[in-house]
Amino acid sequence: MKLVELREVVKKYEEAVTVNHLSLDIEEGEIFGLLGPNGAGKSTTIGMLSGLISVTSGDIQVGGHSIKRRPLDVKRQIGLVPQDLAIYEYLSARENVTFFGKLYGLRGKMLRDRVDEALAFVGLLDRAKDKPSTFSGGMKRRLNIACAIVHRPKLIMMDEPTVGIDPQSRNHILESVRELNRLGSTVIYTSHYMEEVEAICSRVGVMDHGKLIACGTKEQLLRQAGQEEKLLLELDQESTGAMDEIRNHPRVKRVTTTGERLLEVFVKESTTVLQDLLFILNKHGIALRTLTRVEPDLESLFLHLTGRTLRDS
Ligand SMILES: Nc1ncnc2c1ncn2[C@@H]1O[C@H](COP(=O)(O)OP(=O)(O)OP(=O)(O)O)[C@@H](O)[C@H]1O
Repeated sequence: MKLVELREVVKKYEEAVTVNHLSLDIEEGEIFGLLGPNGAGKSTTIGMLSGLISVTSGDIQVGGHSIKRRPLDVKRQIGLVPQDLAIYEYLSARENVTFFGKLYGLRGKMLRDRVDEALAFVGLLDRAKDKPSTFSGGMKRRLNIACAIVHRPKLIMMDEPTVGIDPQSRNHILESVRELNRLGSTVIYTSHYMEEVEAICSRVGVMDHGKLIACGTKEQLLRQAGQEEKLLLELDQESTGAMDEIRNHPRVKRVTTTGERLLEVFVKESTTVLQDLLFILNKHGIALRTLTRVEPDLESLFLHLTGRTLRDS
């Protein structure tokens, strides 16, 4: 069953189009990853989905309710973990989560139970009395998550929740996303770390310049990338002659150099090309120091679609 429907959603700031005719369905029970470089429009999309940013045109429905006509019915179903921390430094961890629980109408024993449940879920029950000012960045993020899930929302949206935190908290957050999903929540997770999205998401939408440029399971997306594999070649010396010959090989799609003697060769089927590459190098008197074959991933898909990498775009 569809939980989220975006239809031709546009967000404009003055004349700048930040989200450009975005249409997307998200099924109940999915962990949906929104992947894209900085400025792609991910946060704006999350902001519109949570009712914090107005939609210029088009519509968004969550659980059958339109964000334009029934904003409160939409907001009730949503838990948002924003990119910037939304916690109060002068309140204890428990008081923070209690505050958000009350906002969602929880009271009395139900409120107390849910607050403990949320704090236990993020591994902060033993620090419930402490103020966030004594927490690490990762612990603050986890508290932010507790605040977002205290009312057991159907849809949890996390906007780059692992940026700038320690690996232990990062793993804890990724595991908690899986666990929330197992417990029945649908999750939308934005990131520009493709490894995270690959690891936890059942489906991925790739955004660039406000547009959804690809959408599907990881396998479907990689098929779109044309199964491009990458061979990393470390040579014992430079040679433009050999480079030109490699570039002109019919199965070589492109070659980039990442160092004086380091080549990245993008090929269609590495097994059939490898012999030829070795032959070319041999002919030019060049020895191969190391060879690594890199399986296609979402990074290569993004490069394939935009000609840029996720991080430097
Ligand atoms: N309030 C605003 N006024 C004008 N332009 C804005 C506003 N908010 C965002 N933008 C612009 O919209 C574009 C998309 O921003 P958005 O934050 O949605 O991208 P993002 O994919 O989430 O990137 P990041 O990973 O950096 O958060 C950017 O070019 C940004 O400068």
